[in-house]
Formats: sequence, structure tokens, C-alpha cells
Amino acid sequence: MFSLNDMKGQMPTTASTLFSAYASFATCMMLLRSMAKELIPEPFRTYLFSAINYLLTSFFSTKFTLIVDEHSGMIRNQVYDAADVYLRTKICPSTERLHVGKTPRKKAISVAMTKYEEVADTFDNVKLRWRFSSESKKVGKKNKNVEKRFFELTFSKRHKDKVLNSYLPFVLARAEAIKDEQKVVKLYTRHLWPSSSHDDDDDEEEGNSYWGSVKLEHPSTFETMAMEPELKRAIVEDMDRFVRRREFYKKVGKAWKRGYLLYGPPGTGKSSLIAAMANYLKFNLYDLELASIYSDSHLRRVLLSTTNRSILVIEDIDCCGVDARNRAADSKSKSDSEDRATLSGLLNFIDGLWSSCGDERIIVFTTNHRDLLDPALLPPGRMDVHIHLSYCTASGFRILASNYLGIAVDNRHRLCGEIEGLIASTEVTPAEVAEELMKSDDADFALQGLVNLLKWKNAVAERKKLANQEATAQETKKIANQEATEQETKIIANQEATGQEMDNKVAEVPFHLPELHILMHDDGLPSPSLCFKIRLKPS
Ligand SMILES: Nc1ncnc2c1ncn2[C@@H]1O[C@H](COP(=O)(O)OP(=O)(O)OP(=O)(O)O)[C@@H](O)[C@H]1O
Repeated sequence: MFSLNDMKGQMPTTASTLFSAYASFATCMMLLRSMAKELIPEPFRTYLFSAINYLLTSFFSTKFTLIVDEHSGMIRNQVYDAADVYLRTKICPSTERLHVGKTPRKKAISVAMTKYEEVADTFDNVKLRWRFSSESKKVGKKNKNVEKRFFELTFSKRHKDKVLNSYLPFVLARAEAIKDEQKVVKLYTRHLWPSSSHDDDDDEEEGNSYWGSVKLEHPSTFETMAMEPELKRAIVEDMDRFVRRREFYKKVGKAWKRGYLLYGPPGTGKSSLIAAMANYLKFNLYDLELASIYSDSHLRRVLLSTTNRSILVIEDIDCCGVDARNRAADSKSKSDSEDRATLSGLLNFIDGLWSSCGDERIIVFTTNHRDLLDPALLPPGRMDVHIHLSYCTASGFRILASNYLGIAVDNRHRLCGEIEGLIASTEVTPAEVAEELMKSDDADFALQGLVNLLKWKNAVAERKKLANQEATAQETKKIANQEATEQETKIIANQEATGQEMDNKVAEVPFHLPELHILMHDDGLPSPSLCFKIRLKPS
């Protein structure tokens, strides 16, 4: 047992021993250091010291740090995105600096962590510390500065398994739930650097352009869509089946994606239906203009930088700059495919890489002319569902009348019957009907305007039909006349040819033949059958 008195006696001795031990250790280290400096070449020495440093710190440290990069290769890192969403809810009053922002279309002010800012969290009695950081590095031939953003997650070494197996999955799930709660659907489009709109922290970088996002504020829903109720129901059921079939897709070894081809005349609601789908599923929209993509590899990079649970939209596929008809030419002309994105590049991507590296993806193509598309686009597996959006029907009108004028189906306006009758025989798009209904809040006035429009359209269509009929009749007459003229010309040509032939058939009649008779008609003309030349040959 120790007593304080014992210690009192020993203290100076222990302190001096410790001091002399430290002094000799320090001298040794200095000696070793100067020897190393003399004997070991510089690059090797730096490597050696950093290795020793690493061994000492990892041996004595009780902390463990995970680095969560923004990108995993070329794809966005889901853990990073989840942490970004999750940590916004964890920012505490002690935080000293924050990024705040608001764009005109955003309702609320958004906050985000600034560089080197830290956020503390606790999970199942494990204390964790998140730190946001970034470093810039130069890439490409032009040495462009690219900002590499990442989170550092630090915690006690002994909780490594718990953090990896329980905490991070919890963060991922929580972020999904937060996103669903916030119900913000975003519309992403390609922006060129530099862009003033690059203030949204969800923007994603990609080469000389990036996906810039705004909140999708398209009010279209399945309730507001003027479509046949059966068609609506079929689309909603198809999407519901798709999103709940994660396990099914895994089981059958198919990529979890679905393709929709929307086709129909302009103004029939193709874009509105896409917005309704995004609002229903709460999926972000990526609006891709293929004409802005300069090669297949660029297309691949752009598509890889889209996220899961999203809808990729390519509108007017028949006239968007890709060769939608001539697939064979794609492979033949390499220089072509280097200059711009090709249809085959897009299809290969849908079938291959993009399918296998993304989950819950929907791709929507729209076209006004389905017949102009390469048949390769159409088989199931590529475009699973073809949706025809056509002219307004009576049931479509009822939905629009309810949306725009508040006319309930069971409390019909006196003009509704007439309108429905006219609509059945008129090619009028929902867009045209909607525009007419928007002209006034007064139902009488707006519906009368629609009646007038439908009557006018009918009259124009009737006139066009008559003009067409007339044109067809004239064309038929012209063709008949042409045929008759051709026939006549042919007959004359034939007759001439026959005359020529006869010309050549010289009848050599002996001059002395007394039996030669020339048949005469009543009119005194010789019979045409005898109209050949008679050359009299002296016998
Ligand atoms: N089926 C519909 N239901 C409700 N509103 C519609 C419908 N179709 C068109 N509209 C209205 O008309 C406007 C234009 O329609 P939209 O852009 O969706 O048509 P589109 O078929 O995509 O046309 P385009 O081929 O020219 O892109 C919409 O903003 C919407 O107000």
C-alpha cells in the first residue's frame, strides 16, 4: 500500500527519472532524424514518415471516420444524397454557419451545411459527428476546377459495424421518408456552365453542362386530365404495379424500369400527362433534349447522372435531332455517331447500362407521329406501354368544364348537351377546349364561345371536305382526261404505225390484171380496207 509520505519521498526521483528518460528519447529521435536525413533519399523519407505517422495514429486513436463522397464513380452516391437531406433536419442551434437560399419559385427558405461545418447526431446511444467538406481538383485537358464534395462521419471505432449495418440504412430510409413528406417534385433540365441558376444545391455537374433543377409546379393531376376514365385507371394501375414490384423485377432478373410512349396530335395532353405521372408518383422529372447531346458517350454520362425514382422525358422523339428512322446508318457512319447522339446509342443505353445501374426508372417518349418512328423503338421491353392521346371526347369535356367552370356532372348547363353532340363529330383538342373555357368566369359566355368554336370548326371541316371532294373529282376528271388523251395519242400512233407498215407493204399488182376491183361505198369513197397504195408495175 502507498502512503502520501512514501510518495513525497519518491516524487523528485520519479520526475528526474522521467525527465532524463524523455531527454535521452528526444536525443535518440533527433539523432535518428538527422541520420535519416543524411542516409535516406527525400521521397522515400516522406513516405516512411507518413507510414509511421499513420501507424501511430491508427494504433492510438479510438475514432473511426467514414468518407461519403458525392459521386460513386460516375454515378451519384445515394448515401451522400441521403445524408444531405437528413442532415438538414439535424442542424442544431449551436451551428455557427449555414447556407441559406430561396429561388423565386420556392416557397420556403432552404438551409444547408457550409464547408467544415459540423453536425452532431446520436443513434442507439452511439455519438456521431458529421462534417461537410470539399476539395477542388483539376480535371481534363483545360485543367478545369472541379469541386469534390464529401461528408466525413466520425464515431467511436467499436461502433463501426453498428454504423455501417444499422445507422447508414436508417439515414437512407429517413431521407426517403423526408423527401416523401416534403413532396417536392423537381424538374431537371440541362444548363450550360456558367449559369446564374446554379444556386440550387440539388444541381448536378456533368461535363460542360449540368442538370439544373426547379420545383415542378405543374398543376396537372390525373383528376384534372381530360381523358377517358378507363384509360386513366389503366395508367394509374400500371404505375402502381410497377412501383410495388421491386422484388418481382429482381426475381425475374429484369431491370426495374418501364417505358411509356405517348402519341397523338399537338395539344392532346402528352406533356400534361407526364406532369400528372410525376405528381402522382412523386418522381423527379428529367427533361432531356437529345439535340443538345453531342455524342453517345456524352448521352451515357448525362443519363448516368440522373437519380433513381425519376422519369426521363424525351419529347418529340421523331424530330429531336436523333436519326429516328435509320438505325442501320448509325453503325455504318462512325463519324456521325461521334457528332451527335444516335437512336441506337439511346436504345442501347436504355437496354443495357442505364437499366442495370438504376432502380425505379421510368422513361417517357412523346411523338405526334408514331408512324415516323423506327420500329426498333416500339417492341415491349423498350416501350412497354403505348398511350394514344386523341381529340377531346364528351367525357373529356365534362372534366374540363368541371375544372375550369366548376360545372358539376350532375348539375349540367343547358349548353352541355349541344356541346357534347358537337364534340363527338369535331376534331378539337383538349387544349383548344381549355383555352375557350378559360376566356370567362361566366359559364354562359364561355360555353357559348365553345359552341361557336365547335360550329366554326365543323363548318371549316365541312368546307374542307367539300373542297377535298371537289379536288378529288377534278383530279379524277383530270386523270380520266389524261387517260383519254393518252388513249387517243396511242390510237393515232398505232394508226400511224399501221399506216407506216402499210406504206412499207407495197402491193405489187401486175398492171395487166383486169380483175382488180375497187370497192366503193355509197358515199363514193373507197373502202378503208383498200386504202393501200397501188403501184402499177408495167408487166
Ligand atoms: N387531356 C388534357 N387534359 C387536360 N388539359 C389538357 C389536356 N390536353 C391539353 N390540355 C391543356 O392544354 C395545354 C397544352 O397541352 P399539352 O402541352 O399537354 O399538350 P401536348 O400534347 O403535350 O402538346 P405538344 O405535342 O404540342 O407538346 C395544357 O397546359 C393543358 O392546359
